[in-house]
Amino acid sequence: MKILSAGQIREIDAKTIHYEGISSLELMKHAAGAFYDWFTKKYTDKNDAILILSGVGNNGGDGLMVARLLHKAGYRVQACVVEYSENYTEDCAHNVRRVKAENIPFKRITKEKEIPNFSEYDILIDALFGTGLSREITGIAAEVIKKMNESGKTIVSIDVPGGLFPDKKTTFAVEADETVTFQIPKLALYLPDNYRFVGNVTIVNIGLSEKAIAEASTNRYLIEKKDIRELLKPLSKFAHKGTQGHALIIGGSLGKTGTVCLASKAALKTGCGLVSAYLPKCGTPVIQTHFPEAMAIEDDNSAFITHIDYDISPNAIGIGIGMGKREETQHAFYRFLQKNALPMVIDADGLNILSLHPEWLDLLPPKTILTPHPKELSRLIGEWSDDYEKIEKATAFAQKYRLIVIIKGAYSLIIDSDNLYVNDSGTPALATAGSGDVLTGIIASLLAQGYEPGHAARVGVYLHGLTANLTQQTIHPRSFVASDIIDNIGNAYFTIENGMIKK
Ligand SMILES: NC(=O)C1=CN([C@@H]2O[C@H](COP(=O)(O)OP(=O)(O)OC[C@H]3O[C@@H](n4cnc5c(N)ncnc54)[C@H](O)[C@@H]3O)[C@@H](O)[C@H]2O)[C@@H](O)CC1
Ligand SMILES: Nc1ncnc2c1ncn2[C@@H]1O[C@H](COP(=O)(O)OP(=O)(O)O)[C@@H](O)[C@H]1O
Ligand SMILES: [K+]
Repeated sequence: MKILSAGQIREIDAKTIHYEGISSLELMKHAAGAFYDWFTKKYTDKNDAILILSGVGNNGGDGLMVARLLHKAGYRVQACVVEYSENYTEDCAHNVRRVKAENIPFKRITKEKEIPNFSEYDILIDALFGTGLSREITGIAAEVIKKMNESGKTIVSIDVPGGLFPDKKTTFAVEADETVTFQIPKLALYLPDNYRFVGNVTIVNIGLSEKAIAEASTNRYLIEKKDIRELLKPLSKFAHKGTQGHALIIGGSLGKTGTVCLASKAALKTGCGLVSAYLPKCGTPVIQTHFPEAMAIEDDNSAFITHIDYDISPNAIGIGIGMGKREETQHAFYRFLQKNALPMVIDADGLNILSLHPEWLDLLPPKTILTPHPKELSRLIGEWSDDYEKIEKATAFAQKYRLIVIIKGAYSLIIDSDNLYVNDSGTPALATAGSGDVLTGIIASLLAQGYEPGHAARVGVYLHGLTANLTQQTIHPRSFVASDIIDNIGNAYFTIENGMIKK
């Protein structure tokens, strides 16, 4: 799904009105209706006292229309307009008149003492500003937002939290628990710096013109299940282990050989035909006891890797996990990079070693996949002042070395040449030891199966996250462990292929 800028969204709104031959008020009706449907499914108690805080633009118009729908359905609603400007849009002014005509409790707020006492309400709906925000918020709107954020009440934002800039850094905005956004994802909703403003994000369809959306050009996308379904390779009836690819996982050191077990098992469970693990001697009994399907290749050293030599012919490599950064291991890694031309995913200590020797980055085959979490990323590209700068620097880095960079997080970001993909599968259950090792194994497996690296990155990250969504009801997020990801890779494939189990 395309991620678009505020300007592009405005254009799509206008084109929808033109192409579909509907009025802007009708489009607002669709938007308010979509929000209402979502809201009434989630908040079913009609005794909840709901305060709707609208602005004077079309986002405010949405809020007032929502007030009318909720009132009609029997909810206890108080509507307000925070009059930060006298320039009401036509559709907002229309809805103010309708709210009054329908005898819905209504209030204008122009100064601080007119701000209602939020403690009398259960839910605050924020319709103050949407994608039309053009500058920092001051005056009465800022007072209202400050009080909303201090209220401790559940806040639900319409389209975007009031004050959130869709395309640049935000420092002050409504701190919502839920944001229900209209059809087009906005990048700001998925950035870690903005989580305190955005809360959980839900996208609802409002019937924007598909033609208008198709005409908008972008290089930013939110990954959807159907995109991944299209990327999956079919499994041939005549498949045998020799056709399904051979992944080699290289890593481990004394006390950290579990990482290689996890990645190797994840690789096999993701569908490659063979998995070998290269580890120091101490790891062999561990992997052979716990994961007999893998073949083990031993380093000469018992506690850490000192050279990476093998006489097998894998199709792809996953390297770096649990490997440590000892001098001998660094040299072994360097010599390995000098001769390796296979598709590769590098994680953890592999990344840390590269940040100690940035000149080695030139040795990586094009489209090598790096999977840093934010700390590892900062070692590679330096610090950043905000998420936008992080993306800019990571993109420049990825392009310079022709790499694919996966910035891991609650929403992982995949940078592949000019393109940015946002992944929203996954839950906080994944914040558990070994979760990243499993991702390395999944991606190495996909590479070994012949997936183009950009596809392997997207399919891998999506599959990995989906395992957590699928087990939300059966495994408490606190007790979900990395092995649970591995155990559910098959279910994730089922879900993607059949759409049988809803995410
Ligand atoms: N026909 C349409 O264009 C549709 C628009 N929709 C809604 O309309 C929203 C966009 O509406 P608008 O473009 O009217 O703008 P907003 O309602 O987001 O903002 C209101 C107006 O406030 C002014 N403003 C911006 N920043 C300000 C600041 N810091 N202090 C004071 N005033 C400021 C601007 O003139 C802006 O137009 C979307 O987010 C969505 O909720 C939906 O109803 C779908 C249809
Ligand atoms: N809150 C979260 N929501 C969704 N995914 C998450 C969350 N926290 C972590 N993850 C995912 O879990 C994995 C953690 O990887 P990493 O930080 O390398 O962990 P480890 O070093 O323990 O293996 C990443 O793929 C990341 O995207
Ligand atoms: K809003």
